[in-house]
Amino acid sequence: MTETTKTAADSPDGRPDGSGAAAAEELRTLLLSRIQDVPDHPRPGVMFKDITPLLADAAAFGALTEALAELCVRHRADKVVGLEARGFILAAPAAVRAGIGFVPVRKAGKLPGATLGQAYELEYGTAEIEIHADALEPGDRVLVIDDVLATGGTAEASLRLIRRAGAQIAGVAVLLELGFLDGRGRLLAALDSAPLEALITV
Ligand SMILES: O=P(O)(O)OC[C@H]1O[C@H](OP(=O)(O)OP(=O)(O)O)[C@H](O)[C@@H]1O
Ligand SMILES: Nc1ncnc2[nH]cnc12
Repeated sequence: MTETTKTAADSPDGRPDGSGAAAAEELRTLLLSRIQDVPDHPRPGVMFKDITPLLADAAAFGALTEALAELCVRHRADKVVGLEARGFILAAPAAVRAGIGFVPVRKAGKLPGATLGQAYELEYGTAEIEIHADALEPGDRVLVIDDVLATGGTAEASLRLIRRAGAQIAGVAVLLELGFLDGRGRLLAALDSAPLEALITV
């Protein structure tokens, strides 16, 4: 009789029992069920994806935090950058769970120290974001976490800031990617072969 031991490396989905795909689909279904469509917010024609029901559900929020923390580990991040404001809510607990530091990227004018700034366009307006100039160190591997990837403008601006701050991009992770806006396409060059992870794509 031959005894065998399966490790995560034996399975294409990273789990010894091959249950990863089913678990990912279960997570996706749970998360999607807690995101509410709000038509015409904040402008006519925009279908707003409201994550507040998800945040109010401890099991769903906990599962999301675990999934994002796993991505921190998988992509060997040593810092998490969260994007104001909804990105903060997802990124901060994931960083704590992964045992790494959290760095905020804020809307312009909010951070008290010396900053680097980047202007960008949103699905419904324009904005500028900033990071503390000394928040990251050369060699830091940074995972950017946000709730929604729409046009990709916010994430692209954050990647520019992180590189200007001297750090490396470990990847970008979002809860929800709006595929029809092709933020992924816009981000391609800025990612420079770093991964873009979306837990859900619609
Ligand atoms: O891919 P994009 O087209 O850039 O859009 C995505 C961004 O838009 C939303 O932020 P918003 O600026 O509305 O702010 P909030 O998180 O403060 O609500 C969302 O949280 C993302 O950060
Ligand atoms: N449609 C949308 N829903 C929620 N957040 C967004 N950020 C940009 N577009 C969005």
